[in-house]
Amino acid sequence: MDIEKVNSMDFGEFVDVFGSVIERCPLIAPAVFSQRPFSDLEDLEQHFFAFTEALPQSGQEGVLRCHPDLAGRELQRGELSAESQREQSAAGLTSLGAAERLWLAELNAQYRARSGFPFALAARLSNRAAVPRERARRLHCPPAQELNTPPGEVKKMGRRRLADLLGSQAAES
Ligand SMILES: NC(=O)N[C@H]1NC(=O)NC1=O
Repeated sequence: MDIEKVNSMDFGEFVDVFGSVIERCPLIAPAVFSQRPFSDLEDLEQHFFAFTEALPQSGQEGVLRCHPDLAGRELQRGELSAESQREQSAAGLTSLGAAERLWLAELNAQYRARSGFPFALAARLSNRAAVPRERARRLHCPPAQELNTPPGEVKKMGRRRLADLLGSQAAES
């Protein structure tokens, strides 16, 4: 997809295509639409992240709360978005045994109780061994330090989702 195509989309099409760049945050694509025209695909990406990063702390926490737990209840119930299902599946989280699932659920609960929002990690860049390791590590990070990490993970997820939509290699880093 090229930038002319993106700039020619009407509101409905833009939101249909880009509404899931940031997991279950329906406001973000409509807000980015207002910032057309985009000079190129990188500019489009920048607008997504500039908007998200400019949110106040409460908004950034709200963005995190829109993310389903990794290997959590939504996965068990078949209620993940298509994107999240793909990401969690790529990390091997859809084929865990019962003991591993329970262990992760316990770590999820501990993290949420400590931070007030779900543990966020770009699952496509991880795997079923690294997810619990990373969660256990971040559970013990000083809260002030941990606050900086989740928005970066949301950005990694969003970059890859955008690259999938645009058919670009822009998100390899
Ligand atoms: N909690 C969390 O990070 N969820 C997610 N991560 C990811 O890669 N896809 C998600 O839905």
